[in-house]
Amino acid sequence: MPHIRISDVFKTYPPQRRGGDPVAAVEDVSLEIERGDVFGVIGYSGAGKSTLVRLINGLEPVTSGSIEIDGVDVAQLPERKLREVRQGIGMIFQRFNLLRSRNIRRNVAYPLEVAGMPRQQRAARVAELLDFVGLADKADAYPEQLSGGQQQRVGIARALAAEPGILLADEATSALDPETTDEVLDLLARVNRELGVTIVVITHEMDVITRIANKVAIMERGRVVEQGPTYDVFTAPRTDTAKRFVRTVVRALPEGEALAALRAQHDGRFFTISFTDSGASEARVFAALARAGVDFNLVHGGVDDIQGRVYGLLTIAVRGDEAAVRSALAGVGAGVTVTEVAL
Ligand SMILES: Nc1ncnc2c1ncn2[C@@H]1O[C@H](COP(=O)(O)OP(=O)(O)OP(=O)(O)O)[C@@H](O)[C@H]1O
Repeated sequence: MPHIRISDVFKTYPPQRRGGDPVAAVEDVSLEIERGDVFGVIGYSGAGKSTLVRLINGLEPVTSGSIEIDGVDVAQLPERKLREVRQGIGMIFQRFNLLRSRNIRRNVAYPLEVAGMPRQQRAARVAELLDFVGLADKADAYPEQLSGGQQQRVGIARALAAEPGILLADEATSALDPETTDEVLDLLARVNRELGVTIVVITHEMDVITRIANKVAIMERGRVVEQGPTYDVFTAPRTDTAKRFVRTVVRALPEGEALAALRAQHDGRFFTISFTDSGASEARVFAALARAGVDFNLVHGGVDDIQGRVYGLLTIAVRGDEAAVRSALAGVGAGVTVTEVAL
């Protein structure tokens, strides 16, 4: 049974102005999130990601369809039961949402106070949580004395206080610089690995997805337009939106003026060679071309690491024909594709 099953979900808001159209924020979305997944949902602003989060944690009801957590349809639950389900879902936010007037220890303790945990037990749990996120020495500090990355780690400690099975991260690294983004993503990966928490990561940054999500769904105008294991979606994007996101992280072929500049520098026809980790590597591709006597220059590209797996995208200029390139690469391994770059 999936940990979270989203089936045929629609969410429509009433028209924003008199005589306007209703807003279809989420349309016909179905997703299965397994226990232990780090499931990424990526899309541009307005795609419906935050709405989906509010539906998953039961903050808003679906218009139609169902959301099941551990096989239980949350829409059918009475308020008291729904509150229990919500307690099993931790949440972190782009702006951290810490209480400024409370020190770090009391921020992390807050949900435990609300849940009525006795003081001593609470203190022990908070100490354990701060230790886990590496901020034991900041217990008495106030949020404004901490860096953004540290504040988000406090947010994570607070979200984990009630030992949730699910953590929803809504643009959790969008307000952070690259270095602190790393620190927060590393911590989320540990939360998943060491505590077995299922994580749903909402983002508009492909880099976040390739770093920690094992599966991804791409949303556009309320709909999921592509989904699957991150590596598969990444190495073989089908929709324009997916291709655009992939292009933000791989060293894909430049277009327009950059491409024209490369053509001016290099003779011959341009081919893009892509390969997955099923046997091929940059060295094997180059060796095969050289062995076959293909006269080539690498003009662009490189190899990317997606969750520890290799994906290569190389553009070469060749003096010779396409048949020679293809036959040279025929024996290199499965998953090698050769495409001529359109003029
Ligand atoms: N409470 C609401 N009432 C009316 N319309 C809403 C409401 N919440 C969201 N919408 C609309 O639903 C659509 C999806 O919004 P949503 O915030 O879910 O997208 P998003 O992908 O999270 O984008 P962002 O990252 O900008 O928040 C948008 O057109 C938005 O204007």
